[in-house]
Amino acid sequence: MASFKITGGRTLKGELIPQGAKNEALQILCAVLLTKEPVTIHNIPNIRDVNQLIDLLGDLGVWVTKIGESSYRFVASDVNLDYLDSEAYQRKAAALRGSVMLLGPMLARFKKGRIPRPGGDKIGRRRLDTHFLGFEKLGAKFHYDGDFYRVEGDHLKGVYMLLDEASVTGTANVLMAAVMAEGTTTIYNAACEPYLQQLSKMLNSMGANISGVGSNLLTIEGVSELHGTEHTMLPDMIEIGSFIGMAAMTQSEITIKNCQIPQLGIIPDTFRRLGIQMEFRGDDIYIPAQERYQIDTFLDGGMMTVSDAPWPGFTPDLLSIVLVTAVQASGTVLIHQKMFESRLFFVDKLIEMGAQIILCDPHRATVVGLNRQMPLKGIRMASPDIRAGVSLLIAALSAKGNSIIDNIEQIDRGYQNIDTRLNAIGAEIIRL
Ligand SMILES: CC(=O)N[C@H]1[C@@H](OP(=O)(O)OP(=O)(O)OC[C@H]2O[C@@H](n3ccc(=O)[nH]c3=O)[C@H](O)[C@@H]2O)O[C@H](CO)[C@@H](O)[C@@H]1O
Ligand SMILES: C=C(OP(=O)(O)O)C(=O)O
Repeated sequence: MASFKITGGRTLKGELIPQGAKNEALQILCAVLLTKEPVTIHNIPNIRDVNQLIDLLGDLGVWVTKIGESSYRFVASDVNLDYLDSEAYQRKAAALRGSVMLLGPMLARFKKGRIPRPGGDKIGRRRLDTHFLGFEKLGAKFHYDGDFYRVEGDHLKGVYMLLDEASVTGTANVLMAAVMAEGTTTIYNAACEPYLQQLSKMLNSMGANISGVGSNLLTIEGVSELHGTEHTMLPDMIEIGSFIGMAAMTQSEITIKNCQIPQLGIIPDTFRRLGIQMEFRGDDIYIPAQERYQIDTFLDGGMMTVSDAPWPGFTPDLLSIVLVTAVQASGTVLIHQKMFESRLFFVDKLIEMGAQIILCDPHRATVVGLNRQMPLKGIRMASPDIRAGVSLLIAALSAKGNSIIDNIEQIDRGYQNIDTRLNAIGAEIIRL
C-alpha cells in the first residue's frame, strides 16, 4: 500500500493541464470491441483503472498499440472469448467498475458476455439492475450465479425502454448493445453526461445511427456492422473541479488549461456559489489567489445546499471536493449526497484536522467555514475512495504541518501522476 507525505501550507502557482476523462475513457475503451477494424483513441489518461482496462482488452486478444504519449490503436479482430472463463479475467475485471461496460459490446458483436461483480469505489450500494433490465428488453437472457453475470442473445431486437434510473454506465452498456440490434431502440430516462455524448459521437462515427444525443431520449436505428474510427477524449471535468477547489483552499493562483468550458455544465457556477472567483480566458480557467471566499445564500437568504443530480445536475463525483473546499470558506453550506450512502464518512478525517462539519446522516453534512481563522492541522489518514482521497489531499495541502495519506492507490485510480503535476507548481508531496 503506497502513501503520500504532504508538507502543508505551500501556495501553488502555475498551469495545470487536465488529463483525459476517466469515466469517458472507460466507456470508449469498451466500445473498441464493437468492430474488427482499427480504432484510434487520443487523450487517454494514464491512470490505474484505465490501464487495467487496456490490459484486459489485450488479454482478450485485442491488438493494442501505443502510438503516442496518450494515444493508442486497438484492433479487436481476433477476440478470444475463452478468456472470459479464466481466473485471470475474473480477478482483473473485478478490479474496476468500468469493466461492466464490456458486456454491451460483447452481447452486440458476439451474442454473449460474462463479467464478475465489478469493483470501483466502495461508496454505497451500486446496483446493476438498469444494465440487465435493458439487455433483457432487447431480448437477451440474463443469469447471475453469485460470481458471474452472464448475458446471451442470438438476436437482439429494437424496443422502447424506460430505464428504471438514469444510470451512467447502464445507459452506455445498453446503448452499445442496441447499436447493432434489429430495428429501432428508444431509451428514455437515459443518462446524458458528456461521457455519453462522447460515446454516442464515437459510435455514430463508426456507422451507428443514434439521435437525441445530449438528451434523456436516445433513438437508435440498428445497423448490421460498425467500422473503425478515431476519437479524442474530453478533458476530465472531475479533475478540473478538483483543481478549482484546490486553488481556493490553498490560496493559489492557478490556470487550468484547455477545459472545453461549454462541456462543464453547472460545475463552474457551483464553485462560484462557494464564493470562488474565476475567469474564463478563452478555454482556460484562471483562478486568482484568494484569501477569503464567501459562500452564497439562496435568493431568500436561506442556507446554501449543494446536492447531486443526474446530468445536467451537479455530478456526485465532485461533492466531496465541494465539501472540503467549503472548510476554509466564510459561511455555511449543506452538502447533500443523494446518490451514494457511504461517500461522506471521510469527513471524520477532516474533523480530526480541525474542520467544522456536522455529519447529519450518511447523506448530508453541514460545513461551517473556518474563514481562515484557523488552519487545518496535518494528520495521518487513509484514502477511502478516489474523490474522498483527493479531498483529503487538498485538505493536507492547505494544512499546517505534515500529513500522510495511506492507500493512495485509490487516488491513482483516477488522477494521473497527481504528485508530480502538483509538485511542478509548488506542492511538496512525496510518494512513500
Ligand atoms: C465508471 C463510471 O462511469 N462511474 C460513474 C458512474 O457510476 P455508475 O454508472 O456505476 O453509477 P449509476 O449512474 O448507475 O448510479 C450511481 C448511483 O446513483 C443512484 N442513482 C443513479 C441515477 C439516478 O437517476 N438516481 C440515482 O439515485 C444509483 O442508484 C446509484 O446508487 O456514475 C456515477 C454517478 O454519476 C459516478 O459517481 C461514477 O463515477
Ligand atoms: C465513483 C467513481 O468511480 P467508479 O465508478 O469507477 O468507482 C468516481 O470516478 O468518482
